[in-house]
Amino acid sequence: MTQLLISVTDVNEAQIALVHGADLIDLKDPHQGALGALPIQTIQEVVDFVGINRSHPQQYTSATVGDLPMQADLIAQQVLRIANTKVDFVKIGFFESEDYQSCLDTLKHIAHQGVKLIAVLFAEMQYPEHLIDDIKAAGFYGLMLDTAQKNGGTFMDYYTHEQMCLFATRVRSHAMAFGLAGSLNVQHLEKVRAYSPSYIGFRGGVSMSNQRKLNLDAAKIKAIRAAL
Ligand SMILES: O=C[C@H](O)COP(=O)(O)O
Repeated sequence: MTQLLISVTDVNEAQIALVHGADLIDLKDPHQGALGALPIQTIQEVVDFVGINRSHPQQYTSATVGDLPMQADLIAQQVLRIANTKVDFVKIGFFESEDYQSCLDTLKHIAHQGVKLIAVLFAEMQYPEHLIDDIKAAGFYGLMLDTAQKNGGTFMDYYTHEQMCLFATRVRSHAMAFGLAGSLNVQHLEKVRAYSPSYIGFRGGVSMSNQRKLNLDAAKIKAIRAAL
């Protein structure tokens, strides 16, 4: 079954997401960008809260490192700080860069220590042909396709159906968890599920007035959960 990721900003929102059946409680500050990082203390509070209050063992947490440039030391330092909270997955945005390999070489060591890393690629950006293979080779647990601009456009505005099928097949052929997100709402579900993602992520589409910086709207999460 396709899992449901809901991005939350604090314990109150984590509780709403848990109660309405989110499988992945994703920690993110929408005020700080596409993958805005929350303060470590907030991440810790939510990780502890989910640990105690999850209704089944398959409810997990993830947290983002923030919208960081592809600088190996900077990203590695932030990944380790976040991993210390015992969050289940650490999400790293792959912003455009001439050199992804130095980051991947550094992150490989962290992945080998048992930290589960998720690479977030952005639909608006162009990547080298072999990047997905390189991410797998660096030991990443998963890969997700999201959007950077958060202007209502989805990956379907940037990828043709054929390109998406190829992308999805490539990620799945590496047995990585495959996530899709980016200004999605309940009306996109049927099309998005055609690519067989492991999970689908939402923030704006489950927020008041569909504004990702506003509070979560429980009724919208419920509708998506029911549809999934
Ligand atoms: O990880 C998922 C994102 O938080 C999705 O955010 P969005 O639905 O506002 O694009």
